[in-house]
Amino acid sequence: VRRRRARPPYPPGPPADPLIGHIRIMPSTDNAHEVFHDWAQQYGDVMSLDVLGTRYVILNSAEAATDLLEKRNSKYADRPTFPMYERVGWKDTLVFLPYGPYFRKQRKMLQLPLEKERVTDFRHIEEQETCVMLYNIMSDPDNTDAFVHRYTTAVTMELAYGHRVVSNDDEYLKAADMVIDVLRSVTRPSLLDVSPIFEYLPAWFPGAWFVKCIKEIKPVVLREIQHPVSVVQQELMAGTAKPSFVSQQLEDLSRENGLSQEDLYTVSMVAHQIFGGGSETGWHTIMTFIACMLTNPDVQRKGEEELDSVVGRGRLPDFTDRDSLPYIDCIVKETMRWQPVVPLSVPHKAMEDDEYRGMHIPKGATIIPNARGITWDERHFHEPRTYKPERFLPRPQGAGEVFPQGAVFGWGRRLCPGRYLADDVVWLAIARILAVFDIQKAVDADGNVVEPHIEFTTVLTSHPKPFPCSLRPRSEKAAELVRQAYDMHMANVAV
Ligand code: HEM
Repeated sequence: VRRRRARPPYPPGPPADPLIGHIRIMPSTDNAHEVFHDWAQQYGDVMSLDVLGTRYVILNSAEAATDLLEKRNSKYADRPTFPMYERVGWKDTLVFLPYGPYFRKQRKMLQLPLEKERVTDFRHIEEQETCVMLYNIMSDPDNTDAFVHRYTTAVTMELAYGHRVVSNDDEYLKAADMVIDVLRSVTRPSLLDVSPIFEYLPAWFPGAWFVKCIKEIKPVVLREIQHPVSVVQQELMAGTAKPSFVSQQLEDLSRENGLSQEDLYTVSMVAHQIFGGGSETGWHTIMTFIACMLTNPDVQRKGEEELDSVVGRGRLPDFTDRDSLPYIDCIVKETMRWQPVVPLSVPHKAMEDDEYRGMHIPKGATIIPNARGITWDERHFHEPRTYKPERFLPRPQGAGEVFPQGAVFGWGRRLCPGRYLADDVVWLAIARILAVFDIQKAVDADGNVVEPHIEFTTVLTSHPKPFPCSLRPRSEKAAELVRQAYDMHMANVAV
């Protein structure tokens, strides 16, 4: 008699409560990566939790993440549902779309202009906007955080809609702030995670905070998605549209089959993802870099020395210098490794039952790659908690460690389509900030040095909490270069 083979066990995990599973010990987003990393020492690099009937599989090693999300990518290309994000208007944005034809349509539309060879077309935007960022920081260093945010937002807005940000009061910048506020306000557990039926609760019902939130926020989010595209449509009709992702798509679609409402909607969603995917991530990475320079002055000196010897002090570095600046490249990589901007990556979902290392991964399981755990894995990184760009230099100058691309940018069919653009945006900002500024500890009114404590706050993405810091031009020549570059940029805007 053939006996049915018993189903292998789920991946192990900490003890659970009856019925409710692990809900009481599920860590908060701020420290989940640390907790998962600790649990992995006990339960192994593939472990699982059960929260109200949903199985969460946590991947704590690059090997497990690559084996499942990369090598078996057709089984793990889906996303779990994100009830609140979907209800407030982001249902059809690429990052949250379930795997299927509509996902593939959006992905193709976005991926093409962001290919490695094509992102070089946007370098003039990054070169102009870094000049604005440097000038603004020089004029008002206390607002560095806001100016870095302006830089990454301005690049994505120009690329997506051809919109040039020309002031700190810019309408599109304000919209970007609003989107971040919405994201923060809705990123918390809600009854909608248990069942969609709770959407129909009255707003006064205890715990039903989300009902009012959805009603108020959704029209605002949808307006922010659709309005910039309507502007481009009007500009196209008037013949004043600047080259951009949206103008190109609208022209191509109109030429091919005539532009349908559905096309227009899709273009709006994809364009919104350029800003949604690119603005916050770049901003957080550059701010993390500044924090790291503050706490690692030796690295800062080494970076400056490389820039001075290769570029000199008579001009700003640009993309033509990149191949000759290996240490700056290592600083970019180490910043992304030391504090990956998306520390728990974006979850994937198992599309069918699977078996891995004798463990059962059920269809529908939410797969969480612990990106920060992976980039701090002692088996791959010597002293992983130490910020050490040399680790990526080839031997014998460095340790020849390999950049954890998966943990930083994702895996398989959901791998970040904006990674080449991100690399350009972040690299140029880092090279130019290092060339121009001395990043030093702040001094208080009594002349005492203020020791910085670098901490992060995480809402899907990680941003350093405000830290005291002093950014001053390295020399009068550096300040002059920034003023000249800025004046040239402003002259272009006026044309
Ligand atoms: C330092 C900058 C960036 C980092 C660290 C980053 C990281 C990530 C990560 C970890 C994912 C999830 C991948 C996965 O699920 O396996 C992702 C997805 C995504 N990123 Fe990025 N990203 C960055 C910049 C950008 C830029 C510049 C854009 C667009 C212009 C962008 C657009 C997207 C989109 C649309 C997705 C969703 C892809 C999908 O679900 O298929 N990202 N990114």
